[in-house]
Amino acid sequence: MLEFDRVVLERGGQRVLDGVELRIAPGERVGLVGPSGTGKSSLLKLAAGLLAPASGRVGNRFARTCMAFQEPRLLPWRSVLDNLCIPLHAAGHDKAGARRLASQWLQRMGLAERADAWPRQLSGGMAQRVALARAFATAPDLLLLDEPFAALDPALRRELGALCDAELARTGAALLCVSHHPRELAERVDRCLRLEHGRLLPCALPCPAVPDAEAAVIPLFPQPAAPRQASTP
Ligand SMILES: Nc1ncnc2c1ncn2[C@@H]1O[C@H](COP(=O)(O)OP(=O)(O)OP(=O)(O)O)[C@@H](O)[C@H]1O
Repeated sequence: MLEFDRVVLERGGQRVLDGVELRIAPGERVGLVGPSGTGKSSLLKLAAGLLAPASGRVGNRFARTCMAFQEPRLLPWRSVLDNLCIPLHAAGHDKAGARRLASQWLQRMGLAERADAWPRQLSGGMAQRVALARAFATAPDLLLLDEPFAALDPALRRELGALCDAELARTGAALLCVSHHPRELAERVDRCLRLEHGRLLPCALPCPAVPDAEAAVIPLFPQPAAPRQASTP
């Protein structure tokens, strides 16, 4: 279980989260939307233990929490294979076991031939695939996804999205996923939350039949209510 109790977070002198309440149970898949700069990434970093709240409590009783960021964040001085092996060593795998598992994941991502490459030799999409492989390889029971498909072309987005869904179905891991694509999110999560003015609110998932452009506009950037027209007889 992941629990936020009245969590307040301040960054750069601003109050970003203002009494956030959140519960995520094992196996639950939750989407997180909201305008740019409202604190979605910060909320994920709190869940991952990378930030600490100013007040309130973040309790994370999942055994293995993994986060994939908007950008790949690979170690530039280590090979692609080593970038996968390092967290596997930290998770208790021996050297041979870590290399075997890392190689299997690179194969699954279509990157087996890039195992000895340096991260700078990869395209942006390849680097993001390595970052996702790194997140999945440690078999997380809570996966935190911060728009990891944002920089990818649509075909690769779909391919990696499908791989992600298959892996979640296989492992039963819980998910907290930030996305600016509500329709894709609707296909991936059980429920959705919207971060606004420092608080989390339930948010309706868009109907899959709504075209992408409309679905993207409606839940993410709601317009203020139009002034009421005087009724005519
Ligand atoms: N390292 C930092 N130091 C100071 N302030 C920061 C830092 N990182 C983020 N902030 C501020 O915290 C607020 C929330 O940022 P955050 O990145 O969590 O928002 P977000 O909703 O994820 O945005 P986006 O959708 O654009 O990624 C913003 O006002 C941002 O300027």
